[in-house]
Amino acid sequence: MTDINTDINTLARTWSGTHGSDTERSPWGRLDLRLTDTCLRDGSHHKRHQFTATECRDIVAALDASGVPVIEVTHGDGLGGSSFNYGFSKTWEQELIKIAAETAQRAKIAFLMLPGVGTKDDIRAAQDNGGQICRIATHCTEADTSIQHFGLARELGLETVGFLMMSHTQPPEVLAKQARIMVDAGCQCVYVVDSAGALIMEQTADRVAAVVAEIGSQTDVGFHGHENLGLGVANTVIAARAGATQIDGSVRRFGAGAGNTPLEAFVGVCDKLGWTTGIDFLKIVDASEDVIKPAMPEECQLDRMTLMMGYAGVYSSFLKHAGNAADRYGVSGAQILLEAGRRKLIGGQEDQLIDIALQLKAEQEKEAANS
Ligand SMILES: C[C@H](O)CC(=O)C(=O)O
Ligand SMILES: [Mn+2]
Repeated sequence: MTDINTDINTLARTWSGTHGSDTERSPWGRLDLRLTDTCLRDGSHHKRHQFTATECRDIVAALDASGVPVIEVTHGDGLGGSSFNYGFSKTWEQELIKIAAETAQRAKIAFLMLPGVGTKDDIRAAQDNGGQICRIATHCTEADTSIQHFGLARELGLETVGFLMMSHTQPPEVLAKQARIMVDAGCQCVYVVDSAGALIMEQTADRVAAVVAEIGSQTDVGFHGHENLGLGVANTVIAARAGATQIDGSVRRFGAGAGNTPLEAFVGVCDKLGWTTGIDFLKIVDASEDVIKPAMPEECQLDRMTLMMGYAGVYSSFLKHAGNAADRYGVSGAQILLEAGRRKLIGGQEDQLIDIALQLKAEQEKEAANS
């Protein structure tokens, strides 16, 4: 594991080797970061995919006016996610993308797609509706499933980003190889994605540094954090120090599980560190109170369920599904999540949460019968 203090020079050398000779961009001096707000995509999980057209328009206008350079808009599970399995959208995601693109004056609109959930036609439609950045997400050992989608996105002239989800489950060298597959397929920035909010500081740095060492001379590296162990901002700072130049967050943590790295807090931290984001801290804080808060069904909580997700390493988007199964079968949601972590479930295996709930219910009934 990287020792952050002793490895500073190595990281700094990697940085200057891959990002030119501008010493001002040293990770230990000034950094220039590109931030993406994902509350209109990751927040869709928390909102049970019920964004209205007005909420989308208001949120994009406020983020854009604050200087957020990239705004991600899609169903929580990406293009095509509106379904019985993942939950139906209130407003069709292509309409939300169109509204976002029409509203933003400066920000680029990004959209997410998971191979197998969305299709190539969904990517074409998202571009027709004004989406400019195509983000393809795969489980962190399945980058090969993204190859044809990166090919298409580049052919269409879209900017491309790759998401290696559940990055805590694999060691740095595996992630680096997977990142290489994405880059060879046409990906222009690979994100280390802490889908479960399970990475702890140095584990984040190790993973980002390994991906930077593998692909940093050709492309950017990004980091996407979740708050399930309360480490979103800390992990993101350390990811930036390890060479991540593209950073995700959601204003007010509006995202799956305990939410994402709070974008406004991270902007404030960057200001204090002398790092450039192009985002106005006072405006984004106002946007958080005046626009984002009213659109949230409730604040994202660091509670028994979400803590369990970080602790057991569970995909943050399982939160509502586990809660539903717990209510339906009268069992503990936290126990469902612990077992989901033990089974190492990944995105797409939401149905197994019901299986776990049924198993817990059977155990409960057996215990009651024996007592
Ligand atoms: C589809 C997931 O919600 C993508 C994501 O944001 C993550 O893995 O985290
Ligand atoms: Mn996420």
